[in-house]
Amino acid sequence: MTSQPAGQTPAAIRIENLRKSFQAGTGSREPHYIIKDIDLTIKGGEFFILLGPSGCGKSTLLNMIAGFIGKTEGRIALGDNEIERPGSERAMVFQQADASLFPWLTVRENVEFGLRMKKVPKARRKEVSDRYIALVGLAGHENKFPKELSGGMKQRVQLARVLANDPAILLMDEPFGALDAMTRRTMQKELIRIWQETKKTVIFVTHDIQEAILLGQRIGIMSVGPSSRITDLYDIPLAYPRDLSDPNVLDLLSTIESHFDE
Ligand SMILES: Nc1ncnc2c1ncn2[C@@H]1O[C@H](COP(=O)(O)OP(=O)(O)OP(=O)(O)O)[C@@H](O)[C@H]1O
Repeated sequence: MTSQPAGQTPAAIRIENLRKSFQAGTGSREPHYIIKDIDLTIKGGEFFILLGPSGCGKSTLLNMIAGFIGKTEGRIALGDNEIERPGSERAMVFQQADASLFPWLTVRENVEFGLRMKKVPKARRKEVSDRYIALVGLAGHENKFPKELSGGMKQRVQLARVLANDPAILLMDEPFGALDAMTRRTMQKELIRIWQETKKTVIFVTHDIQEAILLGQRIGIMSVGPSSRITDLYDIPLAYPRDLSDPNVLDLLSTIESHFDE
């Protein structure tokens, strides 16, 4: 599978009867499912949020979509192709940028890393890295090393590096979870801007209800594990940028919060 031609909407991701157990299926006892019976279609170009309490299986589901780990039963497909391994059309953004950046490479070299692996010529690499470094607001910092950057700046480098490879689908696992509140808000706004500009599918994991409502077109709520499922889907038909003082946002916040009080 390759990324979709420029300008086209990515294919939908269809998840059917998905189950995941980390135990080997031995004996006659029912396996201990972390995730059980997830059915979900994420439209191409959608900004979809997976929201749920700690330990319910959000990262496990995202890792299966990434193809990093296998499923136990069921199907995950991108368009007509079943997902069975990682692919260049899907890219993961992790919570800890440190783990994904090369400390011995500059900002520009980190952003260009995937392009260099693909043997993209130097002039084209510079063009692409210039674009994404500017898009994430890091122009002027190209020659710095990760140790010279703040946590928020490192997270931007991670995002620019992923975007430079032009995946159709961004899988984001609590990417702003380690940032202070102000940086987090800035990054949320920039992510919406980038998503609107690039038309990628975004699947964004969080356990923060406010973040979910500020960012998502649709929110899938996962139940407490084990045997976690997606119990509710909320459409968020509000324009961007969203504001926590908007009465519509506050209404949704209390609806979704009450869901977790039950
Ligand atoms: N490799 C593994 N082997 C065994 N159990 C695992 C493995 N990976 C995850 N689990 C278990 O699966 C469950 C779901 O974990 P997961 O990390 O997917 O949850 P999460 O919703 O992303 O949590 P958090 O919000 O705290 O990151 C947890 O009980 C976890 O202990």
